[in-house]
Amino acid sequence: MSALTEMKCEACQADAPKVTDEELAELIGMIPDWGVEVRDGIMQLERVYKFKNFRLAMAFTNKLADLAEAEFHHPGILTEWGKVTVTWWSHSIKGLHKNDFIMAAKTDQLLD
Ligand SMILES: C[C@H](O)[C@H](O)[C@H]1CNC2=NC(N)=NC(=O)C2=N1
Repeated sequence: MSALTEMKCEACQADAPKVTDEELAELIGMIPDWGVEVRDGIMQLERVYKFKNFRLAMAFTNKLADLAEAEFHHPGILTEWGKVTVTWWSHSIKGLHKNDFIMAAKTDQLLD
């Protein structure tokens, strides 16, 4: 159980600060299975989860949907046969907030 999984997302205001380079370096180290992507200038966290079939991929997707609704912070999700790609970023600030790292850590916990 990492420190991130014990945290709650804060309401993400449009003027909330993006993570600094130093914060990014520290936080990404806490979620070693996640990578950083930049799309249309927006920094995002991304991980691909593998499953035995589509039904298991969909079951994980539904658990993730429940988590997102509980925290009111939502990911990008691509669900395919045997694979779910999860992408976290904060729409309101067009970048990465600490919320995204909390949600990435909580996403990993869904596998437990
Ligand atoms: C209207 C706005 O989309 C909502 O306030 C919430 C919903 N879920 C969200 N999810 C993410 N990832 N970023 C947001 O900025 C966000 N905002």
